[in-house]
Amino acid sequence: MASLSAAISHSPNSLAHDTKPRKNYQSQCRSLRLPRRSPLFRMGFVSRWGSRETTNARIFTSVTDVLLDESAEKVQLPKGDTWSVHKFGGTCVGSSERIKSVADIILSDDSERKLAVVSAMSKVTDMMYDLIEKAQSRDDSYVAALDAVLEKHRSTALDLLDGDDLGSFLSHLHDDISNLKAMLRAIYIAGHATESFTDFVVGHGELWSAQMLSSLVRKNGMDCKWMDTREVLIVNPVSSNQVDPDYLESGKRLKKWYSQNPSKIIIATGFIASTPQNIPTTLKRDGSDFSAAIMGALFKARQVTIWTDVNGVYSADPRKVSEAVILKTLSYQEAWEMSYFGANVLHPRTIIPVMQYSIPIIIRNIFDLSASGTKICHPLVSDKEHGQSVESLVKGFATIDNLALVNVEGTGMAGVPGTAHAIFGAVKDVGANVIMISQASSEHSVCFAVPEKEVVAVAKALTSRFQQALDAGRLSKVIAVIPNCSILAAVGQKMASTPGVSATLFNALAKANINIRAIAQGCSEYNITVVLKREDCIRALRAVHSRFYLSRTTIAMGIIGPGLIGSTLLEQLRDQAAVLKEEFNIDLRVMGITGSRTMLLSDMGIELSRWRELQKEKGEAADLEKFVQHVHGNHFIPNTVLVDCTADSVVASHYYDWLRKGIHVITPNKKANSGPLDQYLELRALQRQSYTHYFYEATVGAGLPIISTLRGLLETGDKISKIEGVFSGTLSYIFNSFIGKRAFSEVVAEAKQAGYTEPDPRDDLSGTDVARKVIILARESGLKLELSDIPVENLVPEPLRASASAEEFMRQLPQFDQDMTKKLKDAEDAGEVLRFVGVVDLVKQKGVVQLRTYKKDHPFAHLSGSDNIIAFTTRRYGEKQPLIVRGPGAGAQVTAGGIFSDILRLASYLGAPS
Ligand SMILES: NC(=O)C1=CN([C@@H]2O[C@H](COP(=O)(O)OP(=O)(O)OC[C@H]3O[C@@H](n4cnc5c(N)ncnc54)[C@H](O)[C@@H]3O)[C@@H](O)[C@H]2O)C=CC1
Ligand SMILES: N[C@@H](CC=O)C(=O)O
Ligand code: NA
Repeated sequence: MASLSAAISHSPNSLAHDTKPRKNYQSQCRSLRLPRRSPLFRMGFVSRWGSRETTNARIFTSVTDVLLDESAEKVQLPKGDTWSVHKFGGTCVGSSERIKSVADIILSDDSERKLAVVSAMSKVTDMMYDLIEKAQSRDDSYVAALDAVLEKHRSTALDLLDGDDLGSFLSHLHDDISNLKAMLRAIYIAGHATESFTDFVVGHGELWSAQMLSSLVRKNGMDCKWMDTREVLIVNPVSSNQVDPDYLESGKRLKKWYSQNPSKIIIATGFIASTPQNIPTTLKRDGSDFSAAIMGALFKARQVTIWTDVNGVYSADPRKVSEAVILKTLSYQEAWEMSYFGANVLHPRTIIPVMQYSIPIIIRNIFDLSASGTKICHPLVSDKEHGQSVESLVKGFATIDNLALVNVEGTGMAGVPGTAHAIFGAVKDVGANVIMISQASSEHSVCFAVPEKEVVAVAKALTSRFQQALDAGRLSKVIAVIPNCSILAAVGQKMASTPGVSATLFNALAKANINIRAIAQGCSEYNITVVLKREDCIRALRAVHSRFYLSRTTIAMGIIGPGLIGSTLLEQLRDQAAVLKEEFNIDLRVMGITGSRTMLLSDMGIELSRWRELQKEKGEAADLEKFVQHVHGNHFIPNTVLVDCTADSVVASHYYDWLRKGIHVITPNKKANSGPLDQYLELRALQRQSYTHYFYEATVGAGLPIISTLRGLLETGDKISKIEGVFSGTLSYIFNSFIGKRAFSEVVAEAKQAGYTEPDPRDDLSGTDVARKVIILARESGLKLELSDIPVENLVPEPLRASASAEEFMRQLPQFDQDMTKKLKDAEDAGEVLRFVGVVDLVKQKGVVQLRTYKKDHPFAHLSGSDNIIAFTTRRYGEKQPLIVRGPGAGAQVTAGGIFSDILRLASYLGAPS
């Protein structure tokens, strides 16, 4: 074989067939005192002394003559489907150990024929560029740097090879290095390296790794040849970072090469190629993948496997979405859409050569051979069948940051041909890249996204281009720039043409409270693009990803106040989580628990069976702001709910802000709804305007369906005249149990012990708790009342109202037992019972809370334990037959159950199946 570039690199193959260097070349070498075979003369460096074209042409013509002799035409390559092509990047051949694994992979592929494309060992390409850089800038250290390159390959070869193979490789390596030394010296003198010079120097990394690997495969007893792809792969440069393969010419050369090197295993150099004039060049960015794809196409291989360090193509950037999954298959179009958006897939260029012949590309992890990777191919027939779920039509999501939207708006645009031309002409003039365009059919505005760094120039160009239209008032809003934007794209073949996909996407964004600035969907049907504010981008990505990939209703929860109710809720969540996930697809994850002193945060969800232990081990100082930021902003789940299980009005004062941020709020805490009226009204108005939910069923009657019953009546048009009831579990228990056998204070202690009371039982005995419930129901029914508008009978003995603490109060209460015993006796004497009731009178528009007496046959007289009873008198449920809800209205289990059912209501609002 007589390839020039192979001769330069002194490969074992090429040496055997080397042509004699031409006389002219030898004499040039002598006159410059360079090694006889110095590639400098072949690379155009001599153009400084003569014409580069002529020198190159002279040298290369002889090679071409040999390559393209007649017989090449007659050679047939073995049948395509017998070939399996592999590509191993720099990290795959980064050390002798890794090169051994690569050899094992090649050997274990049971295809009849195999071609492996290899990159330079990791870091070598950079080392080679650095050599050039150093030599050009006359930095002497290039000599030491070249020694490091030599040493890296020498020691790797010593590890891998022995005998003649080792001797031969090392001798050629030393020759190459001395040639490179001479070239670099010349570059040093000239202070300049041409592009082809650079490409030639840099390409050595691939030559050496291909030679070592092929020797290693041979050492395993297999027939194997290495291929310098510069002899075969012919490309035409189209721009500084792009080349077009010449398939016809490359095919001819491949046949010729193969006729001279028939082998069942070929190790080919990636990245490097030649121009039609046989000048060494490279395939530029992602060159080795491209080499493998071109080789696959030239051989019409049965598949091309790209070995890398990830398990395949992810459904979204796993650094942003920790639950991103590896996609099993992607169509060619989907793969290039994903790669455009920065997903670590293949360069779109790589896909085209193999797509023409329907050759599948498989992306696999060299470090995890058990993972089957991602297969990129034409959509499988089964995928095309009907009945696919909307979810499966979206393959992945990608984002682009640092964009700005430009909006050109005005009346003078509609129906005026040439407006778009003028706009984008101006953009082109400043060399900006338009990433997405959207124009509504009214034609009054065009908006487009450009990289943020280009937007100032774009705006300036547009202003000057449209100055006249602006002055004349034909463009009204002129050029508005919206900075700090990002693009979120959903990719999936056919998704855009399937009803429901975009609705699902936009719904997920709406539910995560994300505002969309612009939308574009090409009729290619592979991609739906939305422009959002940059700060929303990751949350949006997670929202849509989880909508399509996670359970439809994955909810991140933050529990505030793990006291009696909060901790009982955590137990119930622990016991029910698996059933909810399995049967209802509801995935509830407690990402944080905070008390007033300590908080526990988790990135994936707290293990609820040992949250107390974890809190002791990993708890940190409570900080509500940090807590909320963590639960809402710091993870992959789009829906956030904060469950306030405190009785704290400070915590309640944050609801407005949380709802505004799109955080759902669920609470048994009555403080927000019974606090200042204006704040309540603002809170409810905000909640009604947004997709954010605020549920508080447990604030009245604990788990009993009081709020929901009232809502049902109101929303279906019933007219309520009165709501009357025993609203306090504590006071119900007290008056149901205080029947003369035990002292009043003893019964109060029992209620506290049973978990019915407020954290401070005086809130119950004072009637405040009932008043709060009355206010909540009154406001829910439309009355605009303040807590102070409700007259309340206070059962806390006057001297104890100012006691320092709840404990102090409980200690002193027995001193006042007599007062209550007297009230009880008076009632009994009259054949009545004592009941502490609340009333909302919607006719008189007022409320009242008091201790009343009821006849022993009244429904309120037949309560037991912590029963609440609430009677709704309405137009449909008249005075004599009110709608009655009755049952335990306090206690840990029923209250936590009420909160839990609000959480499930939220899940169903978010789309959980019923
Ligand atoms: N006990 C019951 O039967 C019912 C209670 N509720 C309501 O449930 C809520 C909780 O009641 P319990 O669990 O009985 O009270 P609790 O006193 O046992 O628990 C409240 C917890 O909140 C914590 N806390 C207080 N302020 C906090 C703050 N700023 N940040 C973080 N944590 C804070 C406390 O340290 C405590 O752990 C109250 O609002 C109560 O009105 C509602 C219906 C029934
Ligand atoms: N302390 C309250 C608890 C429920 O709101 C009561 O006793 O009803
Ligand atoms: Na309730």
